[in-house]
Amino acid sequence: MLFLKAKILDIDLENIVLINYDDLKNSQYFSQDRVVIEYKNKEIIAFLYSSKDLINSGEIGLPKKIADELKVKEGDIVNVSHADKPISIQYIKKKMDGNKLKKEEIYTIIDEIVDNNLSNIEISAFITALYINGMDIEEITSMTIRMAETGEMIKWEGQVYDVHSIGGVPGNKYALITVPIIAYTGLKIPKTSSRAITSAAGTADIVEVLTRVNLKVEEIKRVVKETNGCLVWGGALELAPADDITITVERALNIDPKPLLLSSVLSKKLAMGINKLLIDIPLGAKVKNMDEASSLARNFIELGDRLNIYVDCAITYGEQPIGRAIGPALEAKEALLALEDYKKAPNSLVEKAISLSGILLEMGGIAPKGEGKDLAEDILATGKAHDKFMEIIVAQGGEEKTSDEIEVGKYYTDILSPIDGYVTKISNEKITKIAKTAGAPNDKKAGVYLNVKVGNKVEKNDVLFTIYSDSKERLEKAVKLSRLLMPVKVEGMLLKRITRF
Ligand SMILES: O=P(O)(O)OC[C@H]1O[C@H](OP(=O)(O)O)[C@H](O)[C@@H]1O
Ligand SMILES: Nc1ccnc(=O)[nH]1
Repeated sequence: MLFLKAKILDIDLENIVLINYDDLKNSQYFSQDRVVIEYKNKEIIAFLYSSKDLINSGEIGLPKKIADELKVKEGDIVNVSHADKPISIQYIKKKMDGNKLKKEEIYTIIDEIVDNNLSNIEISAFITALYINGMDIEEITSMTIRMAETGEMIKWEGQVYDVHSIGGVPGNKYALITVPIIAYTGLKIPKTSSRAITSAAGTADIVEVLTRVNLKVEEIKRVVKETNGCLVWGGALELAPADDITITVERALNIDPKPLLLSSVLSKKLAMGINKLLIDIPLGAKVKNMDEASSLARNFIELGDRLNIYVDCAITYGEQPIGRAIGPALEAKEALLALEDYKKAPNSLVEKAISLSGILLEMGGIAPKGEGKDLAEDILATGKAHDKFMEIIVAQGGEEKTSDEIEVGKYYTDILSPIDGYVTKISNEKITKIAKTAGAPNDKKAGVYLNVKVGNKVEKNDVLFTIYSDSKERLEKAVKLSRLLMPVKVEGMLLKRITRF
């Protein structure tokens, strides 16, 4: 065991500690060993690294997050000892071999993820194993329950509703319109979202352009009490804490395996105490055909039944981006425009938002069957959804803003059509890649604005889309990439000529 003096480091790391290089060499430890850091009966597991200059002999560098969790102050003496190897590794291996995991084994994996006992390498192996070998509904149920139980669980009086998309389609900012429509009618809709997983902007990234999203449970309760709704980030520590940890690894791999997709969504809903949930499954993004979409919908409904959550699913059009804006600020701007004057906003966005709202209003008994969408449109058209959205934004700690006031990247480049013709395809994947290369979602002002949609007629040199970024360098990279990928396909009426020779 080592006894070392704490030096608190202002670095954004959660599971790494540093000791002096010579101290490490003269100890029984090796670089990257898993160690227990103990202070006054509190323990945390971290990985050991060394530094020659940053840390003096006898000291241990603790990132602020670790120091806060252990309640250690600069100069306090902490104990360092070897940590046992996580038990989960054998279960991860079992899943890699294609075997079914027992409930207790899944619980152990989730617990060790939440306790920061697994490195990203090990979590990545687990996610890859799920991607390749999947899980059956029993395994998914256990994983979902444990993901929820390891964080706070909220209870409400009466029924609460929610809507959640499996994501994958660029420009999917519908929730900023749907949530206030539902909240306006008096139904409670405490919406949790994740940040981007595979896309250039998750709902939490978009809402964060306008207000705080990392609310504590008590704040969520207050906001919902005042407004009937909220739009918060599920990763805000207390709710289903394994979710955001696994999402960070999924994002790096750019994959969202089905078992984790199901448990990521439903663990947040279970923790949030949702009774009735609408799942949006865009066709053409994470699911490629109707069979796959229907099978995923059945999985959601069955998992919901096992968790006592009533689930309905909507399979929606997702073959091209929703609306025209892709990237956090651009999407916030477009959603605001739809709330201010829906006739000026892209039809695909408005149509999606009011269709989903309509189903929820029917699920909640606010509208008779077949009349929900018209009621939703009316709430949007008369500005009631706009006012409700502003109430929510302000209650969460933001300020009222108009769409004109939302700033987007100061550098931009127009990408022009090389020929006269028609837009025959816009690739979701390619548009996302370009928006991410421009900096989204971390650079909130980065992204892509589509000037055209599939079916539009264009002339040579018309603007197809504009790429925005707050960095010149990233913009240049995104422009180069877009010339290579050609995400918007323009074709003339003559597609190909085939001759005899
Ligand atoms: O598109 P990608 O990044 O893969 O998936 C993540 C997005 O999908 C869900 O959408 P919503 O909260 O229903 O709007 C998540 O919360 C997140 O915003
Ligand atoms: N994997 C996920 C997809 C969409 N939303 C989520 O919260 N999680």
